Amino acid sequence: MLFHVRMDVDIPRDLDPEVRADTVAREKAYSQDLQRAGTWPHIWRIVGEYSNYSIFDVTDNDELHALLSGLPLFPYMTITVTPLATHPSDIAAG
Ligand SMILES: O=C(O)C[C@H]1C=CC(=O)O1
Repeated sequence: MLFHVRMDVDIPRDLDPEVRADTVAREKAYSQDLQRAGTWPHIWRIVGEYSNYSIFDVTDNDELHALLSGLPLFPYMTITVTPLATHPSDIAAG
């Protein structure tokens, strides 16, 4: 199942800089592991914002929830999930 996910990041300004750097580094590693596995096939920065648009390819809602809630930056994110269905005019879908 494909999901479009928007992540808006808002890290508190008073967060310890070392904690911030460690959390961002762990987030990058977590994300890149899922990208290599094909579970997180697309990630795009939204221009001018500390936000991204991503596509997740997972088995079901529960898997997506587990992955998103495991993000190291999860406590500092607002996440918006949109389930995707095949468009009837999509030539790639046949
Ligand atoms: O920077 C972001 O958009 C937040 C987050 C998502 C992946 C990652 O490495 O950081």
